[in-house]
Amino acid sequence: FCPNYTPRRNDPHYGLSPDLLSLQPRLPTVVKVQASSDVFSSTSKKEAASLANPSARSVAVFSLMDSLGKKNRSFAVQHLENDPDYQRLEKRDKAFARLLFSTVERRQGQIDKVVSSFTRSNKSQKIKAADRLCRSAISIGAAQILFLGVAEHAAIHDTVEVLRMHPKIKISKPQINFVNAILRNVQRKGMVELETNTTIYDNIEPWLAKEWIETYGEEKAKVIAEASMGQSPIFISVKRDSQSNEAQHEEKLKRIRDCFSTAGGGDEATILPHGSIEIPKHQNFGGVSQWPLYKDGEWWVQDPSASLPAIALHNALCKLEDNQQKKEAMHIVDLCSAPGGKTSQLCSFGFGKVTAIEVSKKRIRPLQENMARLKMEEKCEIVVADGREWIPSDDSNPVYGVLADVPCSATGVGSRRPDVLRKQADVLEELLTTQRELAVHAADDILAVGGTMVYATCSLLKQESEDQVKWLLSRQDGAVMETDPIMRGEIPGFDDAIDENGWLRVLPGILSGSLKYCDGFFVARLKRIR
Ligand SMILES: C[S@@+](CC[C@H](N)C(=O)[O-])C[C@H]1O[C@@H](n2cnc3c(N)ncnc32)[C@H](O)[C@@H]1O
Repeated sequence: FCPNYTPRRNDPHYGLSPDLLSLQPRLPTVVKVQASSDVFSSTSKKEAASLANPSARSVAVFSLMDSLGKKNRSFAVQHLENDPDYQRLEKRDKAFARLLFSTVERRQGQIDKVVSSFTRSNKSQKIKAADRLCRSAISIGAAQILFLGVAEHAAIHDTVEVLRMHPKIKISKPQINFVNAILRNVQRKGMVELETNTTIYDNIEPWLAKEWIETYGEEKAKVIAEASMGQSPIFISVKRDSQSNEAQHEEKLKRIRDCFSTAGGGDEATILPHGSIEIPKHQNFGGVSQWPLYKDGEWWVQDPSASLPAIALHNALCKLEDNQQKKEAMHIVDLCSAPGGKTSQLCSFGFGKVTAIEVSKKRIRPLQENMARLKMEEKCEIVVADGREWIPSDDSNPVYGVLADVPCSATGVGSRRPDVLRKQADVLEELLTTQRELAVHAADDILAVGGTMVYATCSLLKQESEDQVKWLLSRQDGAVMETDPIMRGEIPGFDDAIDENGWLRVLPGILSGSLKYCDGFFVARLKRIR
């Protein structure tokens, strides 16, 4: 995940800000599949209610209205973030505005279904700004009633009042009465409607839901869908000091954990068995750049499952090190590298040289900034190039490790990017071709015989993941590859994600403890044997 956690447009790993994360509740331990509103615990409902205030509401409503008018509203919460009024809000109000906005974004399908049961639709009508404003107020009001348990007065009255506050759009009395009447209906009968006539899948594109059900079965698919509606906690990966051994790194992890716990007023940060640190959700440190030791470049934000590909590669190359080459001399290629979470890990592991390839000039900048903040510039050669064409120039130092974290549908990160759950199926075709071309080029033209390639996606679709690796292994021309299976106990906490092929298939909502809420990921480790 993005090391400095700065929101960026078109970033498939785009994350919600910590302001929101500090408010967003986690899913309950036992996920209630049908009663979607139960996703929010009663404590969080109280919290949401106590934080409510009209200025946060008006910002959320106006910004939602604005985003409805945009042609490309893929990740609508970006409109909120870019809204100058939002920037001016106090930290807590900002968090509440985001909570409102992102709840609508995640639950729009269910909200629309409940609301439409109380309205007569008139789809042919051209939507005017005033209608969009009313529609936004209804969605924001309904989200408070259906999913956030905000008290009636605040959810209805204060939201309706927002309609009168718009500086440019004049709303008529009948329109105000209409919004008020709909929200009163939602208050009276909405929960029953929600529970009897909607399902979690109303928020997800039908083709995607169908894929999940076909691949993972009804039960798991529902758990995945529920987990995708919640918000994952924040995790960080900690930089290894050069020359430090495991014991010294563990000491460092404890120091950093304690820093976060102290700064968070006793709310404990937790070191996970594989090495990530979970940051307690209620800590209110402000933006990530204000968090302890950020400026010292000691850590970067990274989901635990996003850290797996580099760990798997490192483990394999440590074995190789014993036999053939010293780690400090090894040349590793990160083929699709921005914004740089995995590049940071590879540099931190102490490989001799890490070449980070990235095709997007725009995404190179955050990668460079991250490397500079983490003081890893010297270790890392950043190259703007197409990973399907780049070849190493130095024959004297063959590449023994390639990480191919290929561009994908990002359907495993729905909890951070609700828009990925609304992608159309036709985005897949081009991605599938690019993934194959990247994997083939990495295997045939970059990786040395005896070296290891890790193929990874943050996708829940087997077409982009398992099927691609099966295809790569079955090729008759080009490099001959075989699976180097991930072993039980190799990456603590992830044994249950190892499939029958020795590949990692992490599903949101399935693992235990803190890992329950991590992103969906796929990781296959392959060795070039000829
Ligand atoms: C899943 S993201 C990589 C995330 C990154 N590994 C990390 O951990 O932060 C995929 C990246 O591949 C880049 N990309 C897409 N097509 C590419 C290509 N042909 N060559 C190199 N990079 C490509 C995208 O711009 C995107 O930054």
